Amino acid sequence: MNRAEKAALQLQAVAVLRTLKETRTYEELSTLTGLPAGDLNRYVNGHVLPGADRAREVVSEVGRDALADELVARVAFDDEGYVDNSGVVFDQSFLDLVAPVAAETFEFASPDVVLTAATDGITLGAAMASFFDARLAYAKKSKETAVEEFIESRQRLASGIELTYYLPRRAIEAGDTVLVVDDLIRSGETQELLLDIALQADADVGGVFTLIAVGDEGMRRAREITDAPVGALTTFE
Ligand SMILES: O=P(O)(O)OC[C@H]1O[C@H](OP(=O)(O)OP(=O)(O)O)[C@H](O)[C@@H]1O
Repeated sequence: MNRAEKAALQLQAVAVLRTLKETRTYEELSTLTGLPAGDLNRYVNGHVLPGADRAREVVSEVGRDALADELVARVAFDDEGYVDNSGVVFDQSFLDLVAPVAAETFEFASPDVVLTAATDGITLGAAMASFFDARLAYAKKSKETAVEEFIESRQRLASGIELTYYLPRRAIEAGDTVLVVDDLIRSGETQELLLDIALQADADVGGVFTLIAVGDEGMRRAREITDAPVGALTTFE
């Protein structure tokens, strides 16, 4: 880890601690993290930065559990099992915290491009792309006007409806490493289409990440297509 990466990790840990502190006392934060309350106070107030090992622990362990809990609290299911996750995908600051936690938790290859599906994947995609200093690409269900060449991926869904995603061809170059992300994986149909787009572009898949997996069908489907790490921040049954 070079000095800039270390500094970035330390600042991410401080961002996680500040978010956790919003709803907790220092004593409670100390119990949650196992770190002395006095140290936490100095980190949160910006007087001292946590060391690299402590920072990594905060981001990957404490951060992961805390963000997963926060995610559960912000997601609502209706009577038919559909998910309202607007409390998450509309909150860019929250997603900016998720990105380093996801990167620390799963061994994704560092991407050139973060690929997602419009619409709800875009804010998470932007957070992940910003974290990795990568480009963002999002496939849409319609063709962008004035773009001449697209990669298309089409699939007949279990419901019988055909779904097609289009990505401007220039968004991914052959040989790029692509991290596929989305807010939600349920059936895995969307991920399958995104992974197909990455393959058509002759890109290497560096991982698949979702905030929420509903059941395991979609995650299993993604794992059948790629050997890269496939991870979810939270899984609902
Ligand atoms: O695993 P799957 O069964 O494919 O479901 C997951 C997809 O469903 C939602 O998108 P949706 O198609 O509702 O489009 P939206 O983002 O525009 O709401 C979600 O954002 C994922 O992209």
